[in-house]
Amino acid sequence: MSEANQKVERSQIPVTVLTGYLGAGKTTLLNRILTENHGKRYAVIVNEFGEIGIDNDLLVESDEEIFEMNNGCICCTVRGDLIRTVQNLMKRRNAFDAIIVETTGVADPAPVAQTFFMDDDVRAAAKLDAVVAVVDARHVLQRLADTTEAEDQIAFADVILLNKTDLVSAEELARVAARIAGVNPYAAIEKTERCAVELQTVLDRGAFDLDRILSIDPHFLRHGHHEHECSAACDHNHDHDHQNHHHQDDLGHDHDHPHSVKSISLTAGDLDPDMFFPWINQVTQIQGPNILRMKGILAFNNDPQRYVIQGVHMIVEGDHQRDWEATEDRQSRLVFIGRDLNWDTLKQSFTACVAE
Ligand SMILES: Nc1nc2c(ncn2[C@@H]2O[C@H](COP(=O)(O)OP(=O)(O)OP(=O)(O)O)[C@@H](O)[C@H]2O)c(=O)[nH]1
Repeated sequence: MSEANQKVERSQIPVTVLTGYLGAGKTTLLNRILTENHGKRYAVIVNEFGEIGIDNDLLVESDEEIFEMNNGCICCTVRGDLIRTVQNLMKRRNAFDAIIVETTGVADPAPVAQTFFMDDDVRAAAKLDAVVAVVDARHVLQRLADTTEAEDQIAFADVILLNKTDLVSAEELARVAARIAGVNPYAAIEKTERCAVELQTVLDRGAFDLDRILSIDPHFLRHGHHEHECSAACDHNHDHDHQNHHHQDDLGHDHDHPHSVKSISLTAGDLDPDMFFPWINQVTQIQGPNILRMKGILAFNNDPQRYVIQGVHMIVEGDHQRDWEATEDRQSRLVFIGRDLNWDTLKQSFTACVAE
């Protein structure tokens, strides 16, 4: 490599793309990265699927800079957003050492990765370091059977965290690991609980291998020709079929997305915990198979603290997070992402949990 080329490489900021299906553990990994004492400064770009912005609240408070892109679907529009965000970051190139992009759980990582090759300014300034996929050991076989995204995410990854090892037996873990290696024999697979991993396993790897990606996606470098499903959120002219997508309103109450995955956002004031907990237990037990993801920030009456609740299918966990600040609205927000969820029924039964 010539000296000039080496210089360009050194000045390019490394970018880690974090992918993984809904609820696999991406935020858990990100929180580890943001809290660990590694002496590096990261700019973090997060992209949400639900509409009422909960993910940002689930990130630990840190000195890192977090940029939120709230356009729901990763597709062409996101690429534009991502380019603009990265270009803006580059104006303050010396303020951080690396960039991490967390994609939404239903995203195909290819368009995000493509961004770092397609746009000349971005390509000159940033270099894709690795695509890291977090995989939920408990649910991934189901996801491989009923979606294409989970497989794309695994196929595309340079590093795979096979997470939630605590939720499966040793035999099941071995079976899942073998299945993943079948989809992607090239990625390094790390088995983790709550994404506990040496950070050098996922960051600054220099692992992204363009040749391998071109072998699984020959169109990867062809601008605008990657096959992906556009959503109704796309604001450009194209010929894709939008028949299966509809957006009911701008309030984020009922949004269809490709592959019939829909997000439902519910909001209220203070809730009565004696009503809420039996209700959420019942909803997740009965509708669990269809609930890919559930997360919320809740205000309970007479409780000074924010309560965070999260779930994947029937597995639900919750905890107090911190005090509500005097300047904050005590608002309860709950998002369900799943299939065949009925907004009216959920809304009605949720409203019944509002404190008198
Ligand atoms: N039992 C168990 N739970 C885990 C593990 N890792 C993460 N979780 C829990 O799984 C849920 C989802 O984790 P997140 O890190 O928010 O997942 P995510 O991929 O960011 O989710 P989305 O961004 O909504 O797609 C949370 O309730 C986590 O506490 C693990 O290893 N074991």
